[in-house]
Amino acid sequence: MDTTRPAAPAFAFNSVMAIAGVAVLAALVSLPVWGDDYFVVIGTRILVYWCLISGLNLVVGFAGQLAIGYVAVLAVGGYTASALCFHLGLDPFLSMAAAAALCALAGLIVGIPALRLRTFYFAVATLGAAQIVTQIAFSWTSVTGGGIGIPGPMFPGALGSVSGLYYVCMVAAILCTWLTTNLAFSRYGRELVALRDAGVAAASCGLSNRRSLVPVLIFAGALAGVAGTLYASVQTYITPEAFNFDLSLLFFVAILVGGRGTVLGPALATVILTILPELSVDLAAWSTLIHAALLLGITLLVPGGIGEGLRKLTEPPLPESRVIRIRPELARDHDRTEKAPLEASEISISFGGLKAVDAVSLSVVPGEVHGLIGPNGSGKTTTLNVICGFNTASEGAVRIGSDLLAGGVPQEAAAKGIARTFQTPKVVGEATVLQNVLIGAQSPSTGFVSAALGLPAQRQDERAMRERGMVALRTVGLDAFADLSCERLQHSELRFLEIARALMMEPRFLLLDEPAAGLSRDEIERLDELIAHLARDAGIGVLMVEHHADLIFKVCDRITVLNFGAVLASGTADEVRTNKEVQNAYLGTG
Ligand SMILES: Nc1ncnc2c1ncn2[C@@H]1O[C@H](COP(=O)(O)OP(=O)(O)OP(=O)(O)O)[C@@H](O)[C@H]1O
Repeated sequence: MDTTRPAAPAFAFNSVMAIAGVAVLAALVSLPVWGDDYFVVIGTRILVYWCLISGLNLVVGFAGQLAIGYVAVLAVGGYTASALCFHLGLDPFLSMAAAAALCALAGLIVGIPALRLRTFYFAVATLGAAQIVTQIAFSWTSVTGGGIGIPGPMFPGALGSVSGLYYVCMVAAILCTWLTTNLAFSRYGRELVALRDAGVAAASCGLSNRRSLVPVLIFAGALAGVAGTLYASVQTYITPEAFNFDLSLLFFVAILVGGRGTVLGPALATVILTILPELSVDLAAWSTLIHAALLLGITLLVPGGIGEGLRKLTEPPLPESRVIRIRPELARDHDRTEKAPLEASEISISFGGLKAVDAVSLSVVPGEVHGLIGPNGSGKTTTLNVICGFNTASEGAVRIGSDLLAGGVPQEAAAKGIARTFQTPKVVGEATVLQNVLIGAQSPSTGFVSAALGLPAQRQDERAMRERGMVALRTVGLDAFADLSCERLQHSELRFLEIARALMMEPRFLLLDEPAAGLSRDEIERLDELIAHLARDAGIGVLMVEHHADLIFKVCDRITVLNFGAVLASGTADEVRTNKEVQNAYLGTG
């Protein structure tokens, strides 16, 4: 790590934040002592809303899914717990557990369209869900009491008093915060943000919404069930009107104003948005307008919300030297005893009437560098896309040894050891350099529950991944940038970062799409050294699309030349360089 970096501003800021945090916590714990019932009720409402928002934050803030009608899940939780208490006389805590379980399912049902629908279509689907739940609440009178309503759960003894309920909600909110913070800072938080901001790169690392988002949808639903129970209890009596669109908007706006991908920002925004309408009766009547104005103001002033502003305050300064000093000897030689080549056989693909790739065959051997060159539009990137599952070949096959790749599934290619970089670097701008590299970490040994509970195995797993991430960064010479957000990196640094991310996958094959584009002469020399080492010493099979002829002829063991989608020539560097057709069609030396 860079030891020259002055850490004082971030430290001072963190100290101030820690002191402020303790002060706020002390004030909250003692609120029933120094505040009257009115304040305590507002405090209780903030805590209840936060129970829901903390979970929803993972879906909206981290995963970027516009779940605007999430009040639907709150209503399911509220009615479930109330009905169980009122009709069956069940204990409120047991009712809360049942509501959480049912809402986990409801959260999944409301959220599952996100796997197929994008942005506004998904938002409308969640609004539809809210409408359906409201209609059911009105119509299923025997259970919900219809428009007349139903009493909320009553907690026993002192817990049922105003201050007792406040403390119940506080314990629930602390638990929700702990669980969601654990998840936010685990691989799940990273993966959701990667899928949101760099979906293609995330897919190339083997990530999918199905694997990362589905457990989070279930989790957020369960927290909404807890919030629904407490909300019904605070309301003492619930009717369908209690679960109105304004409430849904508050949840959603709190996350946007708080800032995507943070926990503290939405927590502060929840407090502000709940308190603001309470400052006067006039303001209460204008609550929707206040939410809209706040959203507009924050979007214009700090587009990333409160959390973004806080993040920028703690960013370390840029290292003084930005020279990339690679240490290729650090690239670990993983167990690459498997020497089977990666082979594309007669692959073809057309876009409309254009045959972009026409019966192309090539073979990438572990320990060698294979160059793929040709004029613009000759089908190089498309060939790469077919090999790593982003495009499906209409004819032909891709194999590793005798293992046939299904095609069209980048996650499968990643699982089989194929990593790649992109013609235009694809990274998560607001995540740190190290976090970006960790997106490539494969097969974590710990699962969702372990991540949520922050179990020792999960923490150990995380530590080990970070250490590996730092080694990958040292390998490509970016370790001094580890804690900087990616958006502060230069283009050339992003190219090396993509290689570090690919190395995190411990790949058998590395597909590089124009890795030297935009690099200086010095940087190209380092890239050359790095690629040569990765192939010859670390045993990786490299397939490189490149236009820099010097680099190609220096580093490649074999070269395939494409023209109009078909193979024009193939052979060693010398064979290709002296091939008349290649000279005429591409090199311009004929
Ligand atoms: N998704 C797509 N839809 C339609 N046409 C496409 C698509 N992808 C690629 N093409 C077309 O296929 C042809 C080959 O494109 P490709 O990007 O593979 O070429 P390339 O050799 O990598 O070019 P360059 O060197 O400029 O990157 C081009 O004519 C391109 O316009």
